[in-house]
Amino acid sequence: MASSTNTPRIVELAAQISASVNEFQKRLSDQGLPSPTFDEDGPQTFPEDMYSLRAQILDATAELNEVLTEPLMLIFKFAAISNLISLDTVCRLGILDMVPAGGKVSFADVSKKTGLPHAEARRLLRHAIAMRVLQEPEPEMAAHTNVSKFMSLPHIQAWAKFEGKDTWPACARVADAIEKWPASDDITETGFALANGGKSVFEVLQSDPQRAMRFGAGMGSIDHVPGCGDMVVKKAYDWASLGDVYIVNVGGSRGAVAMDLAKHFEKTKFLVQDGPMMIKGAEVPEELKGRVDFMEHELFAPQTVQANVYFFRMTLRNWNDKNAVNLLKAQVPALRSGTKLLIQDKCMTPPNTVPISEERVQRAIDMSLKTFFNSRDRYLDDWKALLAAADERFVLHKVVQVEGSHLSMLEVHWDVPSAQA
Ligand SMILES: C[S@@+](CC[C@H](N)C(=O)[O-])C[C@H]1O[C@@H](n2cnc3c(N)ncnc32)[C@H](O)[C@@H]1O
Repeated sequence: MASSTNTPRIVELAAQISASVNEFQKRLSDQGLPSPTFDEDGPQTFPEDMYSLRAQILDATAELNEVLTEPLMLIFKFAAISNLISLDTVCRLGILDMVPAGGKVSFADVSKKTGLPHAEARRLLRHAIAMRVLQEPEPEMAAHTNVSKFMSLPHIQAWAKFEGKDTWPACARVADAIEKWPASDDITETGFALANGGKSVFEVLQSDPQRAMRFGAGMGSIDHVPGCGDMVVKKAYDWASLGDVYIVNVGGSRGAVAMDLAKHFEKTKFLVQDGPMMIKGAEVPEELKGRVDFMEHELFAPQTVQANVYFFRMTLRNWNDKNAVNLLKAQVPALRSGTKLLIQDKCMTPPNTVPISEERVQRAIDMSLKTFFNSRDRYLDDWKALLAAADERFVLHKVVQVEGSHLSMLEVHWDVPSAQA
């Protein structure tokens, strides 16, 4: 990026960083919040109202770091194939769980407990430590950082295993899949399929419960990606403005989102539809009984339940256009004039319109969709084309994008001339 003044870019960046960091620290101090460190008890999250200031710092520091890195080393940094080795292995071998909270474990103990030769344990630990996963406060002793402490959470360890066992082999075959089927959006023609004997994600999940659980845990980690979690749903749309409504949450999994919304918006009632395996045993807490229900429903089967709103959250992004059109068409039998569809999904931003820290996350997720599903996150024009291809009566009314949310909310109205309604 060129500088607009005669000041060299790196000097300009350093000044920006200094000013923004001072402002950041002042706002933390004003709120009585701790300054970020990698200490075991260092902060793992930051206040939402500091999102854009933090993004400025992340972008400026990344640019300074990367412009000072030689091209080959920058390419190596982004290729980073080796990073997953230690991230995956420390989880698989239970090493993170061997580190006591507030204490330390010796490399010798890790070697004994894992059965690894001392030099192997040391290599693994120091590789992870170089990524701030654990620290070495004194020679050959490992202690937690705030990063390794977060990574110790069972579902984050499960994600690391999913990355190692499922994502990595699939990613390694994506370029092969692109060479073989350059124009394909078929779910059986993916990097994942090439790495799994030609089977699609869904075929593998249906035939292998252990992998289905691992996959679920991997996908669950998305809730921890800033701006992606369940918790942003209630802020992502003016749910209260809907009033007294019945909402069908199509592909609503085990109802976590519907239940959270029902708790906060007392006039709403939800029906969560999903496949039988997903909703089996799902429970509704006493206080929400009668306001949240479950129903087995095949995504592509004609919709049989009439409601005021049909809510799709992160459901369409897993499907190519042909299937996504069929999914939308399947709702038509239940739609009446004025019915709304709320589609909470990614609306891709054009390049350089959001902080690069955010852009990198969205482009990485989009690449995962390619790897597993041969689908993609859609730009606004793609969404409009998809709705038009499904039925011209789907009218995009507005797109709500709240700051800090990775997902947008597309409000679509079923618009029929009154004679046909
Ligand atoms: C990415 S998840 C969506 C998560 C959920 N909407 C949320 O907000 O957390 C996609 C959902 O679609 C469901 N699904 C996929 N294929 C389906 C099918 N053929 N019939 C019914 N549900 C299906 C999955 O079980 C899963 O719960």
